[in-house]
Amino acid sequence: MLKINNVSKIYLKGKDKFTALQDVSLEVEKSDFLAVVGPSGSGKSTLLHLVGGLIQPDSGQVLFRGNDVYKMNSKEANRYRTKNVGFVFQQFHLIPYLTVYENIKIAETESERKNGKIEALLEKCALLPLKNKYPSELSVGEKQRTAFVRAIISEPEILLADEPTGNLDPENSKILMTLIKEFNEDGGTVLLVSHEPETTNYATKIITLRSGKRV
Ligand SMILES: Nc1ncnc2c1ncn2[C@@H]1O[C@H](COP(=O)(O)OP(=O)(O)OP(=O)(O)O)[C@@H](O)[C@H]1O
Repeated sequence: MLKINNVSKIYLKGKDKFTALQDVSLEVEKSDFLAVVGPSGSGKSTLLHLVGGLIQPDSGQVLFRGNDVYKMNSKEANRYRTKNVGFVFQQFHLIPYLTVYENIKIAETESERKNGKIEALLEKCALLPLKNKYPSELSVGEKQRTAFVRAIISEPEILLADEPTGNLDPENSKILMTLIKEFNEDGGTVLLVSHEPETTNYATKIITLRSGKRV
């Protein structure tokens, strides 16, 4: 479903060039739960952002169902990012002046507006009683579960999770990882970046990056 062919990404740091990813190739099947591991600075987040259509590679291709994500026109690329891909980040990135419900509502696409799925997902994630609260009134576990619901509300095919348990205690990590695993078992593809060995236990495949290269 996803094919990453020889992608490289170079960042400019002042006058210096820094190669964050070098010639990385990877194939991801629909049923995969892929964990990307490696030392800090090895290019894991960069790889996830490339898959999510967020940063352009300097060379190589990211193919989703055979279509190059970086050759799509802006309408198609926008659709790919909003409809096919969901993101969960370590820092939640919730909008502080919107409630739990509103944070999720704005991520719904036209087609989902009719089926009233938000309430069911809030219930599943033990968030329903908190639906009118603001992010500042939530625990970190609740914030991350809100971010998770927001990521999957539009039924994306791929969930990209970048250190999603980085700020969570072991109990909340387990709850979140179980939800992510269920998303995978229900047919969603997961790409997870993590430092924590317990979270990679949920994966069906693991790849390692070191200094921007796949090892
Ligand atoms: N926007 C940027 N501009 C310049 N350099 C960057 C930028 N983003 C990342 N880098 C550099 O590219 C390298 C890879 O970064 P990346 O965030 O992909 O690594 P990572 O493996 O996810 O690291 P960590 O585990 O610490 O989050 C790092 O050395 C980082 O400093």
